[in-house]
Amino acid sequence: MLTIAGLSKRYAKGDKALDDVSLGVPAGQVVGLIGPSGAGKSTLIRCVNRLVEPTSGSIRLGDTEITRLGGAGLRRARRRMGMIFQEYALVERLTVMENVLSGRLGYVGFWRAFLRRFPQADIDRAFAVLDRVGLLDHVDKRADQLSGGQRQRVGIARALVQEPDILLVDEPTASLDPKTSRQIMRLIVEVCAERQLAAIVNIHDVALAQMFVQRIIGLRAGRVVFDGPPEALDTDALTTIYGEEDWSRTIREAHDDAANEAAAQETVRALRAQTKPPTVARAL
Ligand SMILES: Nc1ncnc2c1ncn2[C@@H]1O[C@H](COP(=O)(O)OP(=O)(O)OP(=O)(O)O)[C@@H](O)[C@H]1O
Repeated sequence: MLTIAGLSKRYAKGDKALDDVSLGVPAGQVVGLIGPSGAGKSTLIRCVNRLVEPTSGSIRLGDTEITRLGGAGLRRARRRMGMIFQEYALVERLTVMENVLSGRLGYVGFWRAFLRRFPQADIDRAFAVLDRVGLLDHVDKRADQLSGGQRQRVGIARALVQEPDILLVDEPTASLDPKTSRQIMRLIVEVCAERQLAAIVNIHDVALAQMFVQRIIGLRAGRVVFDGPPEALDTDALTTIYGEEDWSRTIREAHDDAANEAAAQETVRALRAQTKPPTVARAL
């Protein structure tokens, strides 16, 4: 469970990027974070793992107050947070297996990692997650020989091999075509349900978010202006988040797309049945 309370961030010379953000993400829930450019989505995700230092507020992961940690404590806490990036952040000349094993670096000592002597248990873990993301046939390929979708699967496997409590996902599909984007979102939602992982997914594509996530949080100018299930994200709510624009076409397109995506909808329905939807639906 991630609990954020009264989180604010003011960059040295900038405006407030986050303004009194409070939210909780229970285990197994995938939250889609949407909002216009500059709303503070990346800042929020980066505050959780302290890549960006919050100005004030509290971030708790389970019983651990993340904002108070330093040095070894922060490194230990970061093991529990899997990051997935838009540009995958793989080491291109290393193999799929080596990239995935880099997710265990927080657990093994420096020299062991340097000499690439990972414990057998880590190698077994890596095989298991590569099997889950459908890349067992590619373990020895170099990362630069993979397609975009395969690279993102490596990124997901690397995050999973950490055995995290939460996934922090920054624009996972921004570099992918629509079909691959849906496959990647489906995979993220499925693995979170299977492993009871909380996840925050920073996502530009509102239709894609509506199709897959159980809860959507809308940020505008650093404040939470919407927090509810995808069904509650109507034209008014979208206007509140993005400003005065005609969002009806966007919503209709999302529904048309969903109609063609029977498999995706089935997955989402099954996951919703497993996971209690958020009870609060508010368009502020
Ligand atoms: N390192 C920084 N120094 C100063 N200001 C920053 C820095 N990073 C972000 N900002 C500012 O903080 C605000 C929020 O930025 P952030 O990148 O979190 O938004 P975002 O919602 O992720 O935007 P986008 O969708 O365009 O990536 C913006 O006004 C931005 O200019």
